[in-house]
Amino acid sequence: MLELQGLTRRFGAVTAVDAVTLSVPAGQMVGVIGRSGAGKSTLLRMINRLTDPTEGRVLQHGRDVTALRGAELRRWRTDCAMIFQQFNLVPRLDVLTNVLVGRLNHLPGWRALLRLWPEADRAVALSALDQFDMARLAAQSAGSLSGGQQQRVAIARALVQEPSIILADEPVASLDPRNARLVMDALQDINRRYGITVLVNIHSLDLARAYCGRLVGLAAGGLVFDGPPEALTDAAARQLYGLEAAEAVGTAAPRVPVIA
Ligand SMILES: Nc1ncnc2c1ncn2[C@@H]1O[C@H](COP(=O)(O)OP(=O)(O)OP(=O)(O)O)[C@@H](O)[C@H]1O
Repeated sequence: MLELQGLTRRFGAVTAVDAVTLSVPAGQMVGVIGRSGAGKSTLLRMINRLTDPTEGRVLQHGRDVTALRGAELRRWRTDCAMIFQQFNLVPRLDVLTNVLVGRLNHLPGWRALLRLWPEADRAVALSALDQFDMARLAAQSAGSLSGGQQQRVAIARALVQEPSIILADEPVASLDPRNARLVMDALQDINRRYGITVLVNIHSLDLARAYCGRLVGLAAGGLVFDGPPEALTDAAARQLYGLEAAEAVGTAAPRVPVIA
């Protein structure tokens, strides 16, 4: 169980996340929705500790992860893998090596330093790629792949970390609708197959409704909706999205279309 207790983050006068309290049982797939600037990224980054909260705590199975430092913090970051809108791969490296980066924390220091990957790790990485029908691209440079393919490599990299939670921050915002669905399929697949908890920030309400059993809505940093997709009426969605409603509601179109 992941618990957020009164989680708050201020940037100067701006309260990006405002006293959010939330419990997420292991194995849920949760869509975090809300207009641009609502605080979705800051919320996810606080869970992973890329951003520290101003107030409040994050607990995983009752353990306060807000206070972790050093090796324990690194272990926590391995346990809750992050996926970003811009994939964060190393474009000049081949796909397999990019996935193997996800195994770094499982390697003894000297092997990690020399990037001496054991055969077993290579097999794990290849099998993760194969799961998303990407094994044939293992030797290609990551930068030569389409956006949708790169995001699935990033998901494979997250998977080989063996996390219990995946935090995906707008993973499909740069993708065309077909690739957006492939990436959401991949997230759903690892959620169902391995019981990995997935929290995904997602602008498109259509995709959030289609893939997430639970939606959490933020507005001005505060939690304003928490329930199954059926409970989110169109009127409530319009209220949540304000002026962006036409873009977010009733269309799965991405904000920045990219030709894959
Ligand atoms: N590092 C920062 N410094 C100052 N202000 C920040 C910082 N990060 C976020 N903010 C502010 O906090 C608020 C919430 O931002 P956040 O990126 O979390 O929202 P979001 O819902 O993820 O938006 P988007 O969908 O556009 O990414 C915004 O007003 C933003 O300008």
